[in-house]
Amino acid sequence: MSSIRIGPLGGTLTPFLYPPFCRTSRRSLCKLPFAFSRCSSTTTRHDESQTGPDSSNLNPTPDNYSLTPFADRCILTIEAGSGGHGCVSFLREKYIEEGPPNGGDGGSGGNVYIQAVRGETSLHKLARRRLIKAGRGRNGQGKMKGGERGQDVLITVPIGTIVREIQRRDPVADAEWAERRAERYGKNSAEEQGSYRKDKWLVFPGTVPSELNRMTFPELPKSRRSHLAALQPEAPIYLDLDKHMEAPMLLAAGAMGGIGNPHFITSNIPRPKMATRGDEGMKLSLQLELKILADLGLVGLPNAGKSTLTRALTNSKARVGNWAFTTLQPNVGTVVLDNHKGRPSVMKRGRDGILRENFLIADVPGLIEDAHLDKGLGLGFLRHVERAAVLAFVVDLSTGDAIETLKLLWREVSEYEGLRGKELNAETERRMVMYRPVGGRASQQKELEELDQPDLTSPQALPPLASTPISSKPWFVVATKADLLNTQENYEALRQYLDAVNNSTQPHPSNRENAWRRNIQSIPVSAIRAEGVEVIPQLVMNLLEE
Ligand SMILES: Nc1nc2c(ncn2[C@@H]2O[C@H](COP(=O)(O)OP(=O)(O)OP(=O)(O)O)[C@@H](O)[C@H]2O)c(=O)[nH]1
Ligand SMILES: [Mg+2]
Repeated sequence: MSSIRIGPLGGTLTPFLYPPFCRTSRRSLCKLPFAFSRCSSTTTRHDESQTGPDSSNLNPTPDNYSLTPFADRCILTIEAGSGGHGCVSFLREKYIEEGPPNGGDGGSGGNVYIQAVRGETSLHKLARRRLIKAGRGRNGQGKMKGGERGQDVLITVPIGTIVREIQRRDPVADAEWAERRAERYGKNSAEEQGSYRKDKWLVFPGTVPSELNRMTFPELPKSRRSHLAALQPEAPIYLDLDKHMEAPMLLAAGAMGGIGNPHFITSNIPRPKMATRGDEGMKLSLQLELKILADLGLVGLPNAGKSTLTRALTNSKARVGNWAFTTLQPNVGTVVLDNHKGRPSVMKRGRDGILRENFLIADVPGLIEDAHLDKGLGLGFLRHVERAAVLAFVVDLSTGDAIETLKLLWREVSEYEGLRGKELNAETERRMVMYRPVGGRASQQKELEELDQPDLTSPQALPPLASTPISSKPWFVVATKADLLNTQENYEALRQYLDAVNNSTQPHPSNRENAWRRNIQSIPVSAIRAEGVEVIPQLVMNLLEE
């Protein structure tokens, strides 16, 4: 036994799992920095006399789990509110035969806001709604009463949501485009001053067509944008909402309302009988994608024991079953770093400089070989792991060679990373194309494109798409099912392999240069008995500081 080297973690763990490995007495464990009384409300200590698994929480029946509705992608159409129409009205009072115009302006449409908040965990509610519309502005009224503003809508999304624009229809941009075209090529007959356009003008109720033909209309007022529009994100929208937002962010500003008839008074026409209609609201198709921002992501083959480990560390009710693909959607658990004595036993500054009292674990469906070719379920869910700060490779010691399993997992993760790199390049190229309003005659389109040319070269550099390579994230191995017979050699081989990787005598399992290899730990645990798992929170907190 003296030939077996006990690592800093091994010393604390092996006594319950592999008694002959280590002769460290239980009493001395308490002095070690990793000794925990309890790491979460659900982690239960077991009497050494107790050998059977805890069947209540960590070895539940397959129907003992809670499943919350979950969606991590959705396509959403949002519509800013249209403006209310202006009003055509005249003062009516006793002894005033022909009162002056007093029609109010229409109210502007409601805005659409977005906010990433704590507490939201899924996009399923938005996925069901599909279309979200802000309220329309109310029409103006007589006595110079302006219309009420339309109701705003707020879309709340989970932290970690990425918002991408797929399509937009911006009536004001289209109108501006038409104005620019008119400046260059002259107006077409419909836009000439003096003609009636049903889509733009409102006339006094009861105006008969013959009267309408005789009426001269003033020049159509230039299209206006609400001053809030300046706060809209630049097109095409790409937002990475990776932090809790104290205030909502404007996505689409409501359209402006039409203007009332007093605006059209001229010396020739003292009582104008027209007002303008409100503008139509902007429409945006957005793709929302949730990448759970957990601190620890679990990567493992199906049936490795990831969900049991999550249960052992957190209060989550992840489904556990002795078959592959028990977990079909990600589970997020919170590890509470509290020893229930009023003071957290682990409290460290996280990456964002905030003192941490808990951290999040993402348990995702298992990966299988060739997952990067979209086999199994795992690939679609790897993006949740991709953004985790620390990775835990969960390896089942009781089935197969643990080293081979670890290499296979890394192979799949690296392949996924390669695919992601290509996707990001395509994304950057896509973002170079600026939005241009649709419409206009095809023959003029090309020349107008030239007109637009200066806009194409954006003066500001595009913000880089942030993505830390998975291989440069800190990681460790959780060797599970260490309570089963004949797992000892497998674990020992794994530990020696990781030592060799640490010393650079073995290549990193990802085969990537600059991969993270600073003291990679392997932790033997029996998640089903909650043994050995208590060192994981401290280790994760240490790695989070890296
Ligand atoms: N003996 C023993 N069995 C375990 C341990 N951890 C998990 N198991 C069992 O292994 C089986 C699979 O566990 P899960 O936690 O569902 O595995 P998973 O990795 O989440 O599986 P998928 O969700 O299918 O990817 C269950 O029958 C567990 O009871 C352990 O430490 N010791
Ligand atoms: Mg599972």
